[in-house]
Amino acid sequence: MDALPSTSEIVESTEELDFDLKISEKARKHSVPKSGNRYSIEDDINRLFEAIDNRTLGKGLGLNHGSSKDSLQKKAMKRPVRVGSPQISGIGISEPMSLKQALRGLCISQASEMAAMKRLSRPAGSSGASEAGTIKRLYRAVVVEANGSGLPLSEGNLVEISLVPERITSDFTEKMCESSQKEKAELSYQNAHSSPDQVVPLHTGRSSEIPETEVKRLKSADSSPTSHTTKKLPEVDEKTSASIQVLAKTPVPEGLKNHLHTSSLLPNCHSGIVANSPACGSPRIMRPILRNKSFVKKKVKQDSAPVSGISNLCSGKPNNDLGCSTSNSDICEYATGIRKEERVKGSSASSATNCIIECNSGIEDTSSSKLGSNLSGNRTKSISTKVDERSRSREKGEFSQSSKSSIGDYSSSTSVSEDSNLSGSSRCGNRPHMSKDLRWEAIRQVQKQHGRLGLKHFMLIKKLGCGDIGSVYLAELAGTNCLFALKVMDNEFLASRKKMSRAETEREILQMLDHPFLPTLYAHFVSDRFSCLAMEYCPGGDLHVLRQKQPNRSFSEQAARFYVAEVLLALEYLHMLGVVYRDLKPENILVREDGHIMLSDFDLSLRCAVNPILVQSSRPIQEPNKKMSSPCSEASCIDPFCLHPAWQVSCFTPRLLSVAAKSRKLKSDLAAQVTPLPQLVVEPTNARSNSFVGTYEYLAPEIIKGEGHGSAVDWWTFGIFLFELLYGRTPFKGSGNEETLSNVVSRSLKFPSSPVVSFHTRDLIRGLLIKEPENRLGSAKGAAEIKQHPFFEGLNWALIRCAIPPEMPKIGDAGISTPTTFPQNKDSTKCKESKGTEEYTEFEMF
Ligand SMILES: Nc1ncnc2c1ncn2[C@@H]1O[C@H](COP(=O)(O)OP(=O)(O)OP(=O)(O)O)[C@@H](O)[C@H]1O
Repeated sequence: MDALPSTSEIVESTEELDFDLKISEKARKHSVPKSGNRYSIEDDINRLFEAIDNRTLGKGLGLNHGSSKDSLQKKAMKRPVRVGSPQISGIGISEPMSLKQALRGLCISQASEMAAMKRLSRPAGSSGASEAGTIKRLYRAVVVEANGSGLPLSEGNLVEISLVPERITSDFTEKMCESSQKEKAELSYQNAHSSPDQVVPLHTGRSSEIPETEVKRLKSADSSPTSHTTKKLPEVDEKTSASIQVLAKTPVPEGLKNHLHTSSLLPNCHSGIVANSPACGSPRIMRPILRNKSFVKKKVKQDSAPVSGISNLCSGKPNNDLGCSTSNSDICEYATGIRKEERVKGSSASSATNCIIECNSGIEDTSSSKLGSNLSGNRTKSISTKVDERSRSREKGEFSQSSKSSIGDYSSSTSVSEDSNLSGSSRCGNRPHMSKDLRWEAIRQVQKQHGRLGLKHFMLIKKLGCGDIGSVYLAELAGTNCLFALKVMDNEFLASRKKMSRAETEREILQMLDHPFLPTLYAHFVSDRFSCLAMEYCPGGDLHVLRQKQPNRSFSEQAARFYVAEVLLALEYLHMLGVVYRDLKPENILVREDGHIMLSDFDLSLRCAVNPILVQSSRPIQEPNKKMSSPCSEASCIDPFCLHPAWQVSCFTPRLLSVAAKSRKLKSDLAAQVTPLPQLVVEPTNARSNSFVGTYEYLAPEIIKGEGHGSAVDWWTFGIFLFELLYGRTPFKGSGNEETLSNVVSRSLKFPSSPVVSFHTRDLIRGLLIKEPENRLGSAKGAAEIKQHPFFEGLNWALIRCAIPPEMPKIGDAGISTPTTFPQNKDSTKCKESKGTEEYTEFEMF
């Protein structure tokens, strides 16, 4: 029985099923063994092949009914490509083979499996298999899985792996779905699209996509900026179900375990893990969000009563629960602060006065259509704008503000009727890096004493700033000497502006975080009137202010490298949790007391699915273009590998490594080049949103064009951020917002001639500012890809938080950064006396 090559394929052809069955039946009848004979696998195979051969031969001879040509063509299309001659089958071998060979191979592999099972069932030690051997086999299994999927093991092949037992998955799903039901009316999830050509899902876990409403958008970048057609601004679901797909047996890296653990403790479906069940996601309306990055400088009155030591404010009055100090009057500005945008609504947003553009639901159609025409004339002018003045601590005596506003109105609001003290201390156990922090205990004590935490337990010291959804105060937990950044949001305001969901998004994300470069949320509580977040206080101001203090208003390459490296780690962590940050800019990067950074402000972030994938690379890891240079004494050296003596960062490997360590490193580098290990990528690379969200100068082209965006937008903003730190301005800034948008979409990147920036730095920026997101550095493998860029050569990522920062903020006695501005409410004298009967009495004044 010589099976013709073309007849031995298994073809999915339902049309011929009946015929096949008949033939098979016939063949079976013909091949019924004579009595007394026993069936063997070999016999079965032969019979089966006879049947198939009969069928195909029949077709070939024109005995088949219908047109055999068509069906053969069809078969040819469906069948795997065959190259070369058939050969012996084996698991993991993708070469073509005859069915008979395949079945024989299967028998062989089954036999070897059985033998392996037997070996495994032997007492330990008898097999002689080492642990290393087991690991090797596991590794091979993963690789075989990849290959068995039909994809060659080449660069870019992705294998989705399982992390935790399925049993746990279902538990989580159940719990999360249960809690998500409560929010069903508000929440929705966005499906993350998978790319079958790149990812081989061993387990799929993404929730189904919520259809997005049609949106008007700016036209494709390919066309002239002046010919963009009008597209409607999107009204889309912002949250996507997080679905780190979980299944058993694959070892989980320690760090990842923590991330997953953190995620898994989230209270609802969109909390970063497993939301596969349709029950977990119900659509939530999300309005388009647009921010403008601008800065309005406003003189503020110096605080007549200088802020003395925090301890002075609380010492001697430990039982002052109401904490109505002079600072309480400042909170009166809270309402006026966030309502300033109303006063300036309609103001034109010029690039000189950085404004915030906000398109709320009420003006959505108008704004979107006008936005659509933005690049073809006066497109952005048509967007309903709100210039939002913000209070932000700035340089000496001046209160420089960064205006950022956004459209994030949700169709429903939450009404809260009583204080609910949540999250805080009960969660400290989930935050290993801050678990020793005294503030947890302080909160616990207050809770123990008073039942629950409320505003009355905080003494407001000064207003730190005012955002789009609330104001942030430096506050002391009365009687504890513990400082917090207390974000206070007016529930009514949030509801009326449909910003409740943005506030929720921020809270949910903050609840997940446990990272040195991200804020810790100690507690959140809600009253009839206010929602409050008690966060870690960051006393060093923000990077925008710090940059302005630098010579030429820009950072050196070394300093920039430090800041962007820390930001990169923060973004990487966020992506692992299924959070696309979307609003990176120097204003959102706060400087800690120790000079390290803290990424803040998550109300515009996108929650999405993240599936860990294993990327198999057949190529050796790319060798850096340039070797590390030896330390250089030139103060003006711009070589990023140069470790200038003044730049004493102990965590940068070249300085730390001994000769032996260096040789070890070299060996491991070489080994990595020979046999690169598969790389675990936990990035929401497939997340998609159509929201128009961000800050003008930082908007990625795909956001402007409305093509749908994912985590790659963070790498675009990362490029803009690095550019701004180095050159003191953003690369596509135009004379107005519309020009800025047009530049982002169509103008090529140009580097200013001054200051001189090294090749590697410019190369990194170039890679990050590739306009097509799919080609952008980081879009496939996320932060890991960026970390490998020569710009970061020599950086010890694991120890960067031990590095000495380029600059230490000047902190006053009380831990308050100097210069201290203390915005006094003019009407502070009118503040009512706190009655002390209600937790939030002091806030009734406005
Ligand atoms: N943990 C913190 N420590 C110190 N200052 C903070 C902290 N969090 C926020 N701030 C300051 O408070 C101000 C308001 O912050 P907030 O996050 O509410 O608004 P925003 O960043 O201006 O943007 P958004 O409109 O998205 O709310 C910011 O200018 C920031 O500098």
